[in-house]
Parts: sequence; structure tokens; C-alpha cells
Amino acid sequence: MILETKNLTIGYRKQGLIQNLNLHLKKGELTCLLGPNGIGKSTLLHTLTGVLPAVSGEVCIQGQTINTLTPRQLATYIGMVLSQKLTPVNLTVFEIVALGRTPYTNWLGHLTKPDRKAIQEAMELVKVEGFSSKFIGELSDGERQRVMIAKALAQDTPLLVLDEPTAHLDVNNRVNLLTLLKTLAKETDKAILLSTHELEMAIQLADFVWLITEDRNVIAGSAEDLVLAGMMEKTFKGENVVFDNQTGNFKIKYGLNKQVSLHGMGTSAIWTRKALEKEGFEILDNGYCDIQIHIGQHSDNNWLIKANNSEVELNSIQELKTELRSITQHQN
Ligand SMILES: Nc1ncnc2c1ncn2[C@@H]1O[C@H](COP(=O)(O)OP(=O)(O)OP(=O)(O)O)[C@@H](O)[C@H]1O
Repeated sequence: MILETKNLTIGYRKQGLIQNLNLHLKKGELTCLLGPNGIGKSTLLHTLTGVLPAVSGEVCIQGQTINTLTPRQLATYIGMVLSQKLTPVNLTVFEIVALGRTPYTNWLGHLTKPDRKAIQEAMELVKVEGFSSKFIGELSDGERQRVMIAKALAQDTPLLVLDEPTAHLDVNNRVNLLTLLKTLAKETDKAILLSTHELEMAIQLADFVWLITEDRNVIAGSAEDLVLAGMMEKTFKGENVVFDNQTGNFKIKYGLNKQVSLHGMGTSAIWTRKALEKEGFEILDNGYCDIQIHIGQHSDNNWLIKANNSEVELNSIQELKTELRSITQHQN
């Protein structure tokens, strides 16, 4: 066990925000902390890393209570990557990553051979060694985020904590970063804890999940168990969006006020269904409605509408939508 909390209550100015937490993190595992905006994710991460004092209870890292450790000692246990872009722009990638060695260097910051080796290895692990002499201000958000992770890796700690590391990244970089962190947890045997709003990706990648629910409880378990228990659906229920327990994706709630029946299978049927729901149609899979849509009569990109005793053949979803609008206008 790398980290353990004992009856931990977190909050501000002695006011409990989340009470009595008994959580743990294991080595080699990527744990994702999930929860709606403003629920207490950053507060929890800051308390676990000693940035914020606990209201009550304890945080133990490898059996040591964190408030018995000096900041320098604590820095040998926990590496933290914060979400804010506070990095000074006039330092090079190497200099930033070297800051990770601060807990081990003397007061002059002299880098020994093992320090240089740790810096090089950390840069290689996240693939930033190619631009080690570039200024941090010259990098993209994705590259800068990898450098900050290299700095935390150079710190050589059993625990790595990251607050929303995927914020500001495009979908490719988000997936790459989360995959990298999962691989790092396995390869370096660290415990990695990160907060994220990337629910769908977290479900696919996390070894373990901590979910802060709306009533401010933390439920810990495997992502799949939390989905099956309906906790994701309940926690992330919005006025216009719903978490789909079957697919693990969010679905926009459309006002469905008309009906069609859909006949056909395959990818065309899936995307036809999405387009129809967006148009406000409830889709009946079985049985026949006044408006019927048959897919792939002559090819995959072919739709046949049967309505009002007539048939119209169409060659794209756009054409299908236009035809349906005209039919339903006449019906109203
Ligand atoms: N320094 C502070 N003093 C007092 N209350 C605070 C402070 N920082 C945050 N809070 C409050 O604590 C609650 C939890 O905030 P926190 O930032 O931990 O949420 P979060 O889950 O990380 O949110 P988000 O997903 O929006 O980043 C919020 O109600 C917030 O207003």
C-alpha cells in the first residue's frame, strides 16, 4: 500500500467538505478521481499531498503520517503536477525537469551523476529528450504537460498526483497522456492518482476509480462496478445529458416528439438513428409506424421512406432529414 487515509476529513478553515475518508492507493495502479465541478477533487488532491492541512484524520504515505515529514522529505514521497500554467517561461526543458531533483541536491543545486541520469531517464520516459534545450515557453500545451510529468518523474517518488492533466489538450493528446500514465504506473510500479473530467476515457483506462458523488461521498472501486451500480449515471445526470450505462458514453437528451420505425442494420443504421434522434424522432425498432425508414435497400448508402402511401428513395442522411421535415410539416 502506498497511500492510505484514516478517517480523513477535508475542507477549508476547519469546515468539513468531505468527511471520514478511508481510501488507499496501491503501487502499479492508475487511479482516476472523478466528480462534478466544485465537488472537492482539487481539495482532496491538495490535502493528500500536504498542500492543504486536513480538517481531521490522517494521510499516511508508506506508513508515515505526512504531517510528521518536512517539506523536503515529503518531496521524496509525492510528485505533484498541478493544472495551472504557472511554469516560468525562461527555463529550458532540462532546467525544469532538473527542478524535480531539488529534494536530493545540495543547497547550491549541484547535479550529481545520478541526478543527471534520473533527469535523462525521466525525459526519455515521456519522450521530451529531443527538445531538452528548448525554452518551456516555446512548447505546445501537450509537450509542456509532458515536461511537467518528467519533472515529477525525476523526483523519483512512489506516488504521483496530477490535477486535471488532460485539461487544454486535444483528444489525441488526452488519450496519449492517459495511456502514458497507465504504462508508467505499470513500468515504474508507482501509484498514480489523477483527477479528470474525461469520464469515458477514465472508464476505459483506470485500474481503479474514486468517484465523489453529489452528496459528497467518495466511492472507490473498479469503473465497471461503479457503472453497473448506476453511480456514474446518478452522479453525472444533467438536464440535457445522460450517462448511458450500456455504452459508457454521454448521450444528449433530445425532446423526442415524433415517431418513426427504422428497419435495417449495421453502421448506416447506427448513424441514421443518431441523426433521427437529433431531429426529435423517437425510434421504434419493432413494429411499423406511419413513417417507416428502410436502410440499404440497394446499397449501404440508400434509404427508403414509406409514408402517406408513397415511397421516396434517398442517397444521404441529409436528404433523408429534408424529406422527413417536409413529411412532418404536411402532417401537422
Ligand atoms: N481556498 C478555498 N477556500 C474556501 N473554499 C474553497 C477554496 N477552494 C475551493 N473551495 C470550495 O471547495 C469546494 C470544492 O472545490 P474544488 O476546487 O476542490 O472542486 P473540484 O471538484 O476540483 O472542482 P472542478 O472540477 O471545478 O475543478 C467548492 O465549493 C469551492 O468553492
